[in-house]
This record gives sequence, C-alpha cells and structure tokens, in this order.
Amino acid sequence: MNTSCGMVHIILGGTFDPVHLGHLRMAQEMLNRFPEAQVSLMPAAYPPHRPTPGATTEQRIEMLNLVLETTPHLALDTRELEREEPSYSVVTLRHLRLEIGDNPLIFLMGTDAFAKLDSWYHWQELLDLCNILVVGRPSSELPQQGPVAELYQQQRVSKPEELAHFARGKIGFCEMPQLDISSTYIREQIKSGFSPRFLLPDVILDYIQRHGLYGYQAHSPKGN
Ligand SMILES: Nc1ncnc2c1ncn2[C@@H]1O[C@H](COP(=O)(O)OP(=O)(O)OP(=O)(O)O)[C@@H](O)[C@H]1O
Ligand SMILES: O=C(O)c1ccc[n+]([C@@H]2O[C@H](COP(=O)([O-])O)[C@@H](O)[C@H]2O)c1
Repeated sequence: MNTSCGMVHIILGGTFDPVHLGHLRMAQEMLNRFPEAQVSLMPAAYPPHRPTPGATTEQRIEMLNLVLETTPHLALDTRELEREEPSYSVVTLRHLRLEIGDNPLIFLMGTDAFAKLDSWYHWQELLDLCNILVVGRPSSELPQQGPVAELYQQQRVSKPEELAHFARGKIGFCEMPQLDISSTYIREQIKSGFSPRFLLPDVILDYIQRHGLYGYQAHSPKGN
C-alpha cells in the first residue's frame, strides 16, 4: 500500500548478546537515511532458532540501556520481553501494526538473517505487516535462488529511502561500510582470554568485565 508519509518506524530486532558496533552502525545508518524516523533496538526475550543467550535478559537490557544513554536518538523497544514465549517476529509485528496503524514500518536485518527468512514462523505473513530492509553483512549475500530470492525480486524497491512511502510489503537493500563483527566472535574472544576491545563500545566491555560475562577472567593476561 502506498501511503502518505506518516511517522516511519524502524526496528532492529536482535539477541544483542552483546550489542556491538555492527548493530550500532546499522542503527546510525538508519538515522542518517531516515532522519524523521523512530529507530528502535528490540531485544528478543527468547530468540527463536538459537541457543539460550550467554547473558541474562536483564543483562542484555542493561547493556542496551548503557548504549542508549549516549545515543539519545535511538529508542529501546522491550515489548518482546513481556511475552513468555519464543519471540516470533510475526507476532510482535502484528502487535506493532495495531499500534501504528498505516504508518510505514521497516524491520531491519542483515543478509545472514534475510537468507534464512523462510525458516521463520509464518514467514509469508511478514510482508503483510512490515517492509524489510536488508543490510549487507560480510560472509553472507542476498539469496540468489529459492523462495526468499523470489520474494525479493517481486517486492524490491530500488532505493532504501523508498520504503518510507510504503506501510508494508516492500523489501529494500542497503549498502553500508561492512563491519565483520558478530556477538559470537566477541564471546569467543572473551572466552579465549583475548580482548574484544574496539569491536563494541567501551562501556559494554566494562560491563562484561564487571559482571564476568561470557567466561571473562579478571586476571587473564591477554584480557583488557
Ligand atoms: N556486523 C553486522 N552487519 C550487518 N548486520 C548485522 C551485523 N551484526 C548483526 N547484524 C544483524 O543484526 C540483527 C541482530 O543480530 P544479533 O543480535 O543476532 O547479532 P549477531 O552478531 O548476529 O549475533 P550472534 O553472533 O550471537 O549470532 C540480525 O538481523 C543480524 O543480521
Ligand atoms: O520469527 C521467527 O521465527 C524468527 C526467527 C529467527 C530470528 N527472528 C528475529 O530476528 C531478529 C534477529 O535474530 P537473531 O537470532 O539473529 O538475534 C530477532 O528479532 C529475532 O526475534 C525471528
């Protein structure tokens, strides 16, 4: 549906275990490209398709709040924490859609997540509820064949900014300087006694150290 331009809502859903500069740069790209939009980070309480996070839900939220203290234009959407069930995006988006009416809604994800979209719960309903904006991520590409590739070909817009003119139903692709950073790599570095410094905000590294997360050893000679 082509709408008049109401408030654009952009959501980056994730596990944020922990939040890192890849996530934050994605969010900043959105603030740059859609200056009038509300951009929110939305932590999953019980992320589908993956093991239980290494940090508790409370710790993941505390880390996100630390970031938001210095990034006032970003918001935190905690609605998935209120449901005692897997954080299926389609369920969340149904709730969000009821709240925002026909305003444009954009769900942001990396190419790795988009490539597996057809494994998501009721995935074919997603575009009835939102637009999807895919961001290039190292080591993964837009799918070239299969149902997700077909959907992309049918529903794609030529420029990400066009998504602000649709309430739902469209898919954009956005290039940004690719950052080969993942929470997995950060957790692995910490577990091995190496410092993940400069892959995530210092305030998050401090938090991880104070709480001994991800196997952090206070006296590790290589940790920092
Ligand atoms: N460096 C990055 N570049 C682009 N997209 C990213 C990047 N890091 C995360 N994303 C995207 O952000 C969303 C949330 O990611 P998530 O919180 O799972 O982080 P992750 O680094 O992929 O974590 P993990 O390594 O634990 O799987 C996903 O859509 C993912 O594709
Ligand atoms: O709805 C699903 O089936 C589904 C399956 C995998 C991931 N997601 C959502 O995609 C976002 C990124 O997930 P993750 O596991 O990469 O952090 C997060 O908001 C998840 O809830 C959703």
